[in-house]
Parts: sequence; C-alpha cells; structure tokens
Amino acid sequence: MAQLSPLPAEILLSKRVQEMSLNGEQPPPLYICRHADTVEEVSAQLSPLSIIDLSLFSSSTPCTKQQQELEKLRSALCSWGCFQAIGHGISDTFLDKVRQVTREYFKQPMEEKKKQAKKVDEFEGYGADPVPAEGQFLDWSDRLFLDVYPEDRRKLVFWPERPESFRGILEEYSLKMKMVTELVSKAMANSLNLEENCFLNQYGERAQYQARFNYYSCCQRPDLVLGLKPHADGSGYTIIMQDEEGLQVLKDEKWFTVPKISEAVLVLMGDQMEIMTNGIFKSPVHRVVTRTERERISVAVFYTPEVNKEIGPEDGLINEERPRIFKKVKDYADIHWGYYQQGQRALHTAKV
Ligand SMILES: O=C(O)CCC(=O)C(=O)O
Ligand SMILES: [Fe+2]
Repeated sequence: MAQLSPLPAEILLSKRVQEMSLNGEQPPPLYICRHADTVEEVSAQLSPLSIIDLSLFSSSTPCTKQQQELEKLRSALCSWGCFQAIGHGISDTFLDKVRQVTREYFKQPMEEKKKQAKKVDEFEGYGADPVPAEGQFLDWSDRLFLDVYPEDRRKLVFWPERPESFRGILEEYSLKMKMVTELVSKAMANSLNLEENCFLNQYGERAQYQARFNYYSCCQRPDLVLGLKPHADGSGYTIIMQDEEGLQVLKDEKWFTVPKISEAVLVLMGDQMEIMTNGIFKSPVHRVVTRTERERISVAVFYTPEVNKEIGPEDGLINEERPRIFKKVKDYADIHWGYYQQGQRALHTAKV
C-alpha cells in the first residue's frame, strides 16, 4: 500500500531514480510499497524454470528429441508461463554487447538522457512510466521505451544517438527478436497440435515489437521498495534479457527468482497468449525486487498483435471438455494499460 506523499507524483517523477540513488537519498514515500513490519520474504527461492533449446525446432524433420522438447515447452507454459530459451541463434558476444550498450546509455549524464525524455503522461521515451493512479506506488527504476516494428511507427527523436553504437545494436537485436518470435510462435503451435502458423497469423504482418530498456538502481531499502510492481504483461509475449537476478515470478502464491543464465533469454507469456490458447498457457504475474549493492539492467521486447487486429482463442483449443473461456478482443494492450496503472489485471475483461 502506498503512503500519502506531500509531493505530487509529477514532481517526484521529474527527478529520476538513478539521481536519487547516486545521491544516496532514501526512497520518498511514494515509492514505499510494502511495510517493514509486514513479513515478506525479500529473498525468494530460485525457480526451477525449464531451459528449452530452440535450435531443436529449426529443423523441419521431426525427431524424437524435437518431440520431447515440444512437450517440455508445452508443460512449462501451462504451469509457469515462461521458460529460459537457449539455442536461439544470438551469440553470447552479441548479448553482452546489448547489455553493455544498455549500461553505457544509463551511465551517461542526465543531460544526455534528457534528449530522449518523455512527458509525464507519454509512454515512449526516457523516464518513468506515466503516473499511476492515485494510491499506487512508484517503481524504483528508470526506463527507455521505444517502438521498433513496424518500422513506420518508430519515433526516431526518442532513439539515442549516444552511445554511438546504440541504434545499430538495437536494430540488430530487433532483427534477432523477429527470428526468435517466429521460431517460438511456430513451436508453441506445434506443441498444441495446431497449424504451425496459426499464432503468427493472429499477430499479423504488422505485429508490434517494442523495446523497454530497464535500469534498476541500487536501493537502500529493498525491504520497502520494488524495482517494478507486480503485474502480468499485456503483450502477446515478452522476451527478457537480464544481467543480474532480480526478476521474480509468482507461482502458487510464492515468489520465485528467475536464475541468471547469461546465454539465455526468458520467454514470458503475456495475457494475449493466454487468450489465444483459451487459457492453456498462463500469463504469469511477475515483479522486480531492488538490491542494495549492485544495479541491474534488463531489456524486455514486447511482441504484440498488430494494431486493430481482432485476436481470440484458437478454434482447435475449444471443445466440449474445454469450452471457450475468452472472447475475441482488439487492442487488448490498451485495456491492460488502464488496469495496470491501478495495480490490477485486465484479463477478466476478455472472459466470455
Ligand atoms: O526487468 C525485468 O526483468 C522484467 C521487466 C518487465 O517485467 C517488464 O518490463 O514488463
Ligand atoms: Fe513485465
């Protein structure tokens, strides 16, 4: 629960978390989301997330190993709603480059980052998320949010020119993300015995890719403050790369830390995959905790159906035993955002 703050959120948001952290300031009241006296585990268990080798899916000739991997994929997405992907075709060296350029971006002086500054109520650009609804606490993080595909939706004013390699690396990373989403979307369909392209068709030719670079500064009170509040994603699904542990997934009412595997990316279902699979795959609630000693960075790429496209449960997943539980929806991510700002999930709005 948030406490009352003497300062309006707009004023607090104009000062970035990174500055407060560097100045050694205590988190202001609007960031306090839990109370020291409520017993909540700060350190959570490491989650036994499946590690899936995507390279096994790129061969078109089915083999036993591929079948076993598909079964593992299905089971991971039905229970945890996420998995660690290896064999994705992105080299370790390149993943390190993406991590490095992200760190370099945030380490720049504030004047440099302010060139990409967003207005308080805007989404794209550098800063914090738009002000949440009254009573909601703020996240102890800074982020740069960019539309990447379709290309004609890019707003280049928000694309950093420094570090000089930033744009090129983002371009290359996004192309890799396109390859990964194609592979993963087909594998997910195959794992459910559906026509291979069915999810890709639902996302559409103009599927959206948005990149969110997150910077979680050190925090003196990890017992009171979160890097990112608990939420499920409104995307179709999200691909997350982290440099350090900090992300936690909620399962059976317990928080599990996603282990750090430097060569892996985490594939995490958003609400729209839960809708398309008629509730078979789960869109997990997750959050990011803060730490005292080291900062953390992550890059999340949200893969979302094209604007204005109606999506819904696949016909092949609706039968007498499993009746349709979701309606067809359009631009669900916008509905999701309204609820997110109030600290709520939106999935119920898509139920029949
Ligand atoms: O920082 C992370 O690991 C997760 C970020 C996340 O959940 C998000 O940006 O929606
Ligand atoms: Fe998320």
